[in-house]
Amino acid sequence: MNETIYALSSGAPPAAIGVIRISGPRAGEALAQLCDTMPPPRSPRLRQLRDGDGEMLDRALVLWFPGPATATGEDLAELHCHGGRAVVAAILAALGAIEGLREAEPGEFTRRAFANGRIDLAEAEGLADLLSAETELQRRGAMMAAGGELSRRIEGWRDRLLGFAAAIEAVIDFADEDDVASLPADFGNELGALAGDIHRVAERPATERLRDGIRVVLAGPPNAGKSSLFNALLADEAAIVTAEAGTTRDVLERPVAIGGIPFVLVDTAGMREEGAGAIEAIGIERARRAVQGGEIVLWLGDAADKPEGAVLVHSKADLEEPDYAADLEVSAVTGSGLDDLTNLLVERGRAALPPVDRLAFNRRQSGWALAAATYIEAVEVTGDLLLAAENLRSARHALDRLVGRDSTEEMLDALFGRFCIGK
Ligand SMILES: Nc1nc2c(ncn2[C@@H]2O[C@H](COP(=O)(O)OP(=O)(O)OP(=O)(O)O)[C@@H](O)[C@H]2O)c(=O)[nH]1
Ligand SMILES: [K+]
Ligand SMILES: [Mg+2]
Repeated sequence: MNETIYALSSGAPPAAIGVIRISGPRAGEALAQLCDTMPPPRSPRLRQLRDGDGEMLDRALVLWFPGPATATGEDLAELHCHGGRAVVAAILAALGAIEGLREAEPGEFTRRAFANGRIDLAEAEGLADLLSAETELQRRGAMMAAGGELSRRIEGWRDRLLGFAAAIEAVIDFADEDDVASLPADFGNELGALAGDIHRVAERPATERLRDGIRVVLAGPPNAGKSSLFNALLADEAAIVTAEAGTTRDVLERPVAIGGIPFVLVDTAGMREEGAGAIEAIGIERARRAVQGGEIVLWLGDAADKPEGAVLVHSKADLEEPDYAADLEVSAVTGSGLDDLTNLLVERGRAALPPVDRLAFNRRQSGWALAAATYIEAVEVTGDLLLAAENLRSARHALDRLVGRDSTEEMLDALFGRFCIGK
């Protein structure tokens, strides 16, 4: 990792300001070449930027952060230049012409921060989520991980584990010396408490749900008004609506935030046993699969055919009263009952998402946390202490994997590939 990298870290030009970052062993040299007189460390200075031929490129605010106490853990320079397309292009070209510098890959600055121990994996994952956050809930969820709160909690668990392991080792050592020693009376309870603390966080809904959205499937017989309701909820004419039964053939998906909760609305082909052509029959099969994959299913049809757990919705409520007890009555045409429907979606959606202002894991993290808890629960205080020590070691390794101590290259490639260039 001796290469020096550079990239535009701010948004796509044109913009008022462009921030170009340079990280690596030659960052200082590169900055000196561009601006002639180096600024003092960590103190912004206005400088003329010139390329190798002495051609003036821009006047920019420049910053110099000597490593290792920097965002990447390496020597780091920042150029806050004018954000015009040609200005940014000229400065990037000048940097590219300097020996030993190359353009950064997506996420490479952050990957170096991780490699140099400036952030751990949980923080890097939080950062990736924070940068891709589109809703307020996503932002708040990601903040806790990106800000290190999740890592600190895990570090606390790790410290407790180390304490337990030390107590067990001490008893084992004493036993070697034919001496009498035993574990503290409440040792078992404390172990159980730690396993419980880990379980509580691991069992909360995974943070990916904030990103992926809650799947709401609209299903029912042909012409029930599924596509009309789909459009009404989206406030968009996304699906084709006609009076002809069998209009919708394919599964149609649209993400939408309702009451700040991320949903994916899914419109499906009307289900009927007879009279469907070949194309419609395929659509019906897809509809059945969509219903199975739906976290919330809105059934616009007879109560008798309602899939288990689905919400019974009486549609076209402006036309006729239902002769059965529906959970909701709505009209896509007049808009009546839509508020009740969105309230129900928001309420159920919120329950299926990680709680706001509480720590939550992504699926990868939750897998390792549960593994750690399982090892802790396997410890038998009155049993073989060598075995107990081994279980505690395995639990600690699982927590280490959680924050990325010894993570695999593919895993890191996948994570840092989610970042944009310049981050
Ligand atoms: N009066 C009234 N008509 C409705 C309502 N919702 C849908 N319609 C009409 O019912 C017909 C069918 O509506 P769609 O939304 O296409 O029904 P669908 O369930 O998607 O139908 P398929 O895709 O063919 O299965 C259209 O003529 C709509 O205008 C409603 O709430 N009130
Ligand atoms: K229709
Ligand atoms: Mg339809």
